[in-house]
Amino acid sequence: MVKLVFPKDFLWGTATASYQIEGAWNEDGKGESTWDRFSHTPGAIYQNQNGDVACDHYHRYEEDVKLMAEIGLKAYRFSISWPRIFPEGRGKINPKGVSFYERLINKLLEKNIKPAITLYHWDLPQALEDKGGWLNRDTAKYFSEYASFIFYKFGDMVPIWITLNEPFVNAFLGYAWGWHAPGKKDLKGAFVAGHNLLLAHGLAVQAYKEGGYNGNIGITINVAAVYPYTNSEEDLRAVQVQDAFENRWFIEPIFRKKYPEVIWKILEKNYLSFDFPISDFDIISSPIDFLGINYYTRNIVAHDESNKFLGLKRIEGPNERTEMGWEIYPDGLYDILIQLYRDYKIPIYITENGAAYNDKLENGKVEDNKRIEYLREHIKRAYFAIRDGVDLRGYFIWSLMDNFEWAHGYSKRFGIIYVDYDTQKRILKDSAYFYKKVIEENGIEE
Ligand SMILES: OC[C@H]1NNC[C@@H](O)[C@@H]1O
Repeated sequence: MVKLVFPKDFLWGTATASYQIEGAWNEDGKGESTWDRFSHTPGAIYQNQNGDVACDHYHRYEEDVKLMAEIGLKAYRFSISWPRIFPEGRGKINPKGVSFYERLINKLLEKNIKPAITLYHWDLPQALEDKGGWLNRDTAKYFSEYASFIFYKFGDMVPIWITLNEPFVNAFLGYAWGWHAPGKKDLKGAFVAGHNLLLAHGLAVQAYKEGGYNGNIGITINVAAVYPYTNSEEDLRAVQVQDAFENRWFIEPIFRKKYPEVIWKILEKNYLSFDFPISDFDIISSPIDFLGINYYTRNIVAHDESNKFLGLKRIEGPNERTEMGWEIYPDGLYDILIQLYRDYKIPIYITENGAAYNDKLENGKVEDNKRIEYLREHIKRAYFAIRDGVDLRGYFIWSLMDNFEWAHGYSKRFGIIYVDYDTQKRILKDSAYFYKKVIEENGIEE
């Protein structure tokens, strides 16, 4: 068997997010977040579950860092809960919140695990949502104040910074389709929210660079490789539209100082275009050090004029799917890495990749062979992308542990560590031991 060996400093990690694992939703001075409010809304979440306790990581972080060290992680991506720092979004600081993250970061550094911090993974302070949230341009300014404080506190300890996680998901699932917090349903509002998220990103990057910190800062974008259902002209155009909407809408302003033309024209045609100072693009395009991508699956699209917005429909792929119903398509990771690096020539991290399966704890073990297969095939594609010229710096499995999967509650398990929510016991799944070996050998069998 050929061994595929990764570059010497390749960063092997796992990822989580504050609302999905911390719990302690209203403890030690933390303010309410939009996800606290949304998950407390009857009917919003599977079986009305919520993140009040989640994986109780707020109290169990030392044990969890020990497990990360046991697996041999080189890095750990987590997010800071903005309202745990600024309960009202700005102004009064919560010292116990600051102390929690200081203790977590120090524990990671003690174990030689590089912290990779996401400043915002959707849990906006509810107090800011009450003032319009991401529909209010001022929220971008408040975000840069929050970011500046975090950089001031931890900027010299943390080498990797991610401003936002998946602005597309936050803007469209939260403000257009109502599936995520704050549960609004206004397509034009979603584009405005998306713009203010990008403005927030740019202001935070400027604050980081002005602070003279010696780490790297970037953004994390959810991407799905897109393929045509047939090779007809119409389906090929549908690929362009879908790629521009879901993959490039939040990338092009950063690297090209404009929104993808094909989508902007659709907005104008549907009276969805919105006004903003063109100088915003000077802020949004503040140079970043890397692009983070979250890859899970691909999209197959076909022309469909009954869709009055994008003029396309999604076609189910033929391959096996995970518990999320997402088709397993590892080649899509290779293809999207090649495309993005070709277009932007910027270092890339895979900041999330992983699979949900209906894991069963039996005799103290979890034999998650399907997840091992999923991870193996995607790690191989990451290797082939590096072999073919992509400056890929690292790979973070989603997720370190089973956690609150947003509207699905705890019904979807993504972790390489099993969480027994009744007892909060953690059990390493077989995939954790698989990943331990990948990290030890810095590679994988072909
Ligand atoms: O759906 C799995 C993951 N996708 N990216 C964002 C994370 O918060 C999700 O849990």
